[in-house]
Amino acid sequence: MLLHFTKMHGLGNDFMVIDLITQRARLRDEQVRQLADRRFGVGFDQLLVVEPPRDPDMDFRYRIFNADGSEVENCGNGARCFARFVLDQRLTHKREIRVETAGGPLTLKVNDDDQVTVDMGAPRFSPATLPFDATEDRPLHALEVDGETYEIGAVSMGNPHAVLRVRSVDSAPVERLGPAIEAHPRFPRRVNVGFMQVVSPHEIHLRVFERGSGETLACGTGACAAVASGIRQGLLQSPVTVHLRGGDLRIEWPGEEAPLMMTGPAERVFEGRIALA
Ligand SMILES: N[C@H](CCC[C@H](N)C(=O)O)C(=O)O
Repeated sequence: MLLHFTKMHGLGNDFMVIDLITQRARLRDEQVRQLADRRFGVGFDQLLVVEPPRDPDMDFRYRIFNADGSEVENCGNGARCFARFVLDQRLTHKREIRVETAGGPLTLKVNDDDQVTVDMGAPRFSPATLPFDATEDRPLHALEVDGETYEIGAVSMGNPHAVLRVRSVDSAPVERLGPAIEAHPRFPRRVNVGFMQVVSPHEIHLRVFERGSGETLACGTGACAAVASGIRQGLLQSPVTVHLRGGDLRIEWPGEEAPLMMTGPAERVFEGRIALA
């Protein structure tokens, strides 16, 4: 069978988006990995799947699969592309869209300037929400990696994030520390690893080594997690501009249990059809 898809990106974090409302397909992990391959497949950081909601109060179910085939709880850049996709495909006419994810509900709002604002819900810091093996909830945790001790912020945006403050993102040891922390035994479901350089209370640079996909040009939930951790440590104040390799996101969070809002672009690149092996 031929599967129709749209290739999209949010600041260079790229996605294959498929609608399983007007199409039918069951994707096995191995098929996702093959589709993710940038030479033998379509090539993407994540696969985004549009399904009918299970909760009647929601408009859609939003499922996310990393390039390694793992299904995950949330994808911030993907959420903005999801909103653009369901409007372009006329699966809805709403410009404020409620979606259910494995990490909890999101509200996606397509603005007049075509930027998309996502209500990401409140960041959570309790280690159990990541999950992260730690005895208490604190702004910074000591983590031993290859004989060195690092201080990390632990944040859940539905998906797990470890945030490391660095002097410069350009010289940050992303290739070495990213994989080592992603697979650290204290993160039973692995973890996304953010490297944050604080420029001012309202501005950071960020690189993210993503769980299941490696370093990406941008990570929406990573930007949210870095800002939430920075605000909690008293380093940052809302709103914060996050400079990622692929471009900028605006993050607003008043703190505590208030929802965190992320605003940024969503681009369509091409449409295609592919025969599923
Ligand atoms: N790699 C992430 C999922 C994609 C997150 C990222 N692409 C974003 O924009 O939030 C995880 O395993 O939790």
